[in-house]
Amino acid sequence: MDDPVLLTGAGGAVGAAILEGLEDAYEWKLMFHSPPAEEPDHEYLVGDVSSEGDVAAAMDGVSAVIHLAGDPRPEAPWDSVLENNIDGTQKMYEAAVDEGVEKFVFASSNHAVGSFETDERTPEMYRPDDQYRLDGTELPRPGNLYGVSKATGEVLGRYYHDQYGLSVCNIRIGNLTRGHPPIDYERGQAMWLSYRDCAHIHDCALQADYEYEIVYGISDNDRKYYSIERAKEVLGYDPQDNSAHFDGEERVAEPEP
Ligand SMILES: NC(=O)C1=CN([C@@H]2O[C@H](COP(=O)(O)OP(=O)(O)OC[C@H]3O[C@@H](n4cnc5c(N)ncnc54)[C@H](O)[C@@H]3O)[C@@H](O)[C@H]2O)C=CC1
Ligand SMILES: O=C1O[C@H](COP(=O)(O)O)[C@@H](O)[C@H](O)[C@H]1O
Repeated sequence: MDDPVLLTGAGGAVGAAILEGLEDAYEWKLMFHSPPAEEPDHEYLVGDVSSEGDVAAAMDGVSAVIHLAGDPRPEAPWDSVLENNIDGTQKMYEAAVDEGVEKFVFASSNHAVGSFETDERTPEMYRPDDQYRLDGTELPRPGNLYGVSKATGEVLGRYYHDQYGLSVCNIRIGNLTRGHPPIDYERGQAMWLSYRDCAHIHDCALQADYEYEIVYGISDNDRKYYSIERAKEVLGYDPQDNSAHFDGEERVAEPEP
């Protein structure tokens, strides 16, 4: 990929994981919401994804997009997800079409399908011996308005793929934490995404050929209720981490070679 890749939400946690892993792999164009504390080593701009002008400036000259910017709070109120997540994502897609962008990677979420975690299925579905799996072919079942906004982002991608031909990959990100999986949180351990696997799955989404995809972005955890088979098959995702290899903050086992 010769042209720059636009990374929105570059100042956030997922942005940090991607940049730490892929700093030198791409020519990045970074979009921040507020001026970064340190001068980045890459081209950047400050703007809001709900501003048409800011989004057009961000999109100028890029051929691929990783769109992370938005309100990430599961408890975010409607006004915020409507503006930052839904309207912002629609403006991003519209500008991507105008620019002739080929590939659009969207940060979707486990919360787009949170209502599959029913009282009958939990906590068993979070445990290693449970076989229940979501695989990305199921309809969204959000458990909050934030999840509704992520499901809407996926549907916007469907529309822009079908009508304008963009390649779209929706990554339903699990729970990204640095260094080790969440502690005393079975659900979080089941959907843990390590920093290096986060960078790797986004690299795969920039490199692979596909039409429209919904995949789960989690590490290869023994506990899991999201299948990573589609990500492996279509994107070539080969995760290195597993929350079962940790005892609290301590790594107690190495990945198999
Ligand atoms: N961290 C996680 O475990 C997960 C994250 N996600 C999604 O990944 C994306 C990134 O999440 P995080 O890095 O964790 O959040 P974060 O809050 O650390 O980063 C989000 C960034 O987006 C920026 N932003 C927010 N509204 C904006 C707007 N209107 N215009 C421009 N920039 C704006 C913020 O300033 C922030 O730097 C979000 O879309 C989130 O919903 C999804 C599932 C799990
Ligand atoms: O989509 C997201 O999911 C993660 C994990 O969800 P949680 O309910 O286990 O906290 C969350 O931490 C992140 O903020 C959110 O954007």
